[in-house]
Amino acid sequence: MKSVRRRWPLVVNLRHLIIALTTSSAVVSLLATFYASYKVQRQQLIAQSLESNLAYANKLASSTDDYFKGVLQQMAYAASQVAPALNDTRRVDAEARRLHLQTDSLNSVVIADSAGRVLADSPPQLNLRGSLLHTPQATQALEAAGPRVSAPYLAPSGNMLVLVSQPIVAADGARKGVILGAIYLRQQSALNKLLGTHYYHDGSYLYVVDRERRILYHPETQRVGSVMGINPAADRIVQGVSGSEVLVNSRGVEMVAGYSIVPTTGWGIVVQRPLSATLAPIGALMRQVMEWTLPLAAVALLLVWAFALKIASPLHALAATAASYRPGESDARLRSISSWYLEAAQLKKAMLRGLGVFDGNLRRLQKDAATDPLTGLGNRRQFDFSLAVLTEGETPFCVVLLDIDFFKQVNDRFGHNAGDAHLRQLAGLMAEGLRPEDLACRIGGEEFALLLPGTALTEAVAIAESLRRRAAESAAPDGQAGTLSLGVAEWQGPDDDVEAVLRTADERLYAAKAQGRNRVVFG
Ligand SMILES: Nc1nc2c(ncn2[C@@H]2O[C@H](COP(=O)(O)OP(=O)(O)OP(=O)(O)O)[C@@H](O)[C@H]2O)c(=O)[nH]1
Repeated sequence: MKSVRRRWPLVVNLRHLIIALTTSSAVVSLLATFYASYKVQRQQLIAQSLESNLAYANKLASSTDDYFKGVLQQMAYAASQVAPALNDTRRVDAEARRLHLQTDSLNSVVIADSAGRVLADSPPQLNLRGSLLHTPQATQALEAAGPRVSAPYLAPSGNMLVLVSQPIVAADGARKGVILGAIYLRQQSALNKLLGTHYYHDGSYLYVVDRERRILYHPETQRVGSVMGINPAADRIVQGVSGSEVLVNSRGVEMVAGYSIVPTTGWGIVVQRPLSATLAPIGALMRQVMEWTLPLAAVALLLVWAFALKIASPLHALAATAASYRPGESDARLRSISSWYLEAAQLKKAMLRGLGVFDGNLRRLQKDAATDPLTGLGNRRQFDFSLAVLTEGETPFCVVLLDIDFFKQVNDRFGHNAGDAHLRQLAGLMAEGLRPEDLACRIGGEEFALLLPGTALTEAVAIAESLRRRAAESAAPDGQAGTLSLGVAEWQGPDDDVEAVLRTADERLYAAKAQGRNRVVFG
């Protein structure tokens, strides 16, 4: 198969190039602006969310800390009240009830002696009075030297709770017993209220874990008491570190999280918001950026276009002039081009210079192509061309054909150069007194013609006669009088055959020769 070599269009139009370049650069810079703006907005939204979540977590950690300090303080006061009167059943009972009911800090209260026997409980439905404390958490509280908050556990009553305890110590420092307060984690409690009121509703939530990753508070209450799965925030809390970060939670959702440690308990409060909710406003922000940027970008693009086209305009005009050369017109067109910057001006100047040389050469060539080199008269080509112009323009004319008499003898006797000088002298005689519209030509060796547009036959005969006389009277360079024989014919319009008219003029020229030469024949 014959392979076809494709020629790629390497030459492109400057205006198209400018439009393509400016448009593409505007689109690219617009996209870059949008992308940069998107990145900045995204970072800002995430940074704001991290900051506000950490602030929330810190605030809640501080409130929770205050809550526990308050509870422990209340219990310390109660312990100081019952320490000297543990045998006074009514008093111990009243103190347990007061501690339980005065605030809603504790869901239940138990007061036990140093042997772990329950002396009083509130609410009475607990029905623990007289029984021995037996759960590990209660036993640990009984043995603890100071106030204590237990890890969460499932009590025999079925409640998930943490146990807050305060030892009862006599004035002499003797250990007399313990006050226990229970905070139910899955039911209404002051702690739940404290944490729950800060819950907000765009998919954001908070949860609380202890140092063993056990969940103490969670909006999904069934998760309370379970151990937190893989979660970087829980890892930080285990390490006792507060902070904020974007993380993937135990359910695989990207979250913007802030976490803070409660000093009293070592618990960690984690406030987190889905990344998708954090970034939700970005669409509106980007639309706003677009609304502000697009009109400005369009104006900038139009200005760049206009300026680039203004730069291209002289080059375009110069190229168009160069592509369509018209003799005589191109120069004026070139001069009319406003070349308002240096490079275009230099190009225009160079083109004008080139065009000047080209026009001069062309004129010279045209002249040479239509001129007889020996005599400077029009040549055969010029004669034929002028005949065609006259007949096409239907301009009546007369033609005079003439021939030097016995010219061969001149050459033979005086040489070819003398013959040439004779021919040049005749040319001079022919050109004398011609009107601008008349044409004198050398159409053969020593054959000449006059074309006389808009001239009647009688007038043409007079012109021919004048020429004959002047030739006969002038002394040729060889010293001889070079007489002429002339034949005149008239073309009156399109009805006349131009070839027949020329033949007639030629026949009349030969008739002049035949009649003895040195004469004009016209009829
Ligand atoms: N010097 C010179 N002679 C030329 C040129 N062209 C033609 N001739 C000569 O012109 C002469 C023409 O001669 P002919 O046409 O035979 O006749 P004639 O001698 O002019 O005689 P008649 O025309 O009958 O009067 C020839 O000798 C040509 O060589 C030219 O350019 N220069």
